[in-house]
Amino acid sequence: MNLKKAAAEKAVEAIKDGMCIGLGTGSTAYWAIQKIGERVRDGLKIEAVATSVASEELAVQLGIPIVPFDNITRLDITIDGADEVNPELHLIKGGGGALLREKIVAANTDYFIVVADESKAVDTLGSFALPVEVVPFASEWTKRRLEASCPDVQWRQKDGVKYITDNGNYIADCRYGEINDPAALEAMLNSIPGVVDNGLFVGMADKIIIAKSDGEMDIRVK
Ligand SMILES: O=C(CO)[C@H](O)[C@H](O)COP(=O)(O)O
Repeated sequence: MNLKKAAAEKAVEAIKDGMCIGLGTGSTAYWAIQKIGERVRDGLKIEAVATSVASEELAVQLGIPIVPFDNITRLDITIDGADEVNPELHLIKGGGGALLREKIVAANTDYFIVVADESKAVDTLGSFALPVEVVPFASEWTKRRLEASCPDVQWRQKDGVKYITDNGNYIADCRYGEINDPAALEAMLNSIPGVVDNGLFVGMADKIIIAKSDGEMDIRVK
C-alpha cells in the first residue's frame, strides 16, 4: 500500500468548491496535488497557490488554477507533508528545501492539514536534521552562529555544490539530536542575523493524517 498516497487522498476530501488552497511540496504533497488535479478535471472549482516552483509546475500540468499570491488574502486549506511530527502536532519540515514558502503559506491558512506515512511520527523531534534557510551573504559567519548551539551543521549539497532554495538562499542542516523545546529553538534560530527561517513548525498544524501500514489512519487534531 502507498501510505503517502493514502494520507494525501484522505486530506483532499476536505476541499470543497470555492476554496482557495495551498499546495505543499514533496513526495506526499505530490499525491495530494495529483488528487486535486483529478477532482478539478471532474468539475471542482478552486484556486490555488503553491509552496515551490516544482509544485506549481505540477499543478499547472494537471490543470489546477494557480493564482498570484496578491490576488487572495487568505487560504482555506493547505495540505503539506512533513519530515517529523510529534504528539503535540509540532513538525520538522524542509527536507525538500521549501520550508520558507511552506511556513508563509501555512501561516496564512485557516486550516493546515499535514499528511505523512507512519515513518514520520516521532515522540521527540530531532532525529531528522533541522533545515535552516540562510542568506548567502556572509553565510559562513551565520553558520558559525548556528554551530554555537548545534554540534553538527552541514550545508545542504546538490550535485556537488551548495543547494539553492527557490528563494536563492542556502540550507544549513542542523543535527541537534532531541529537540525538547521546539518553540524556544525556533525563536532562537530566527533571532540569528542571516537566518531567514527554520523548519520547526510549532503549533501550526490543525490536523495531521498519518497513514499506517495496518490500513488504519492515525488522525490528530489540534
Ligand atoms: O517540508 C517538505 C519540503 O520542504 C516536505 O513536506 C517534507 O520534506 C516531506 O517530504 P516527503 O513528503 O517527500 O517525505
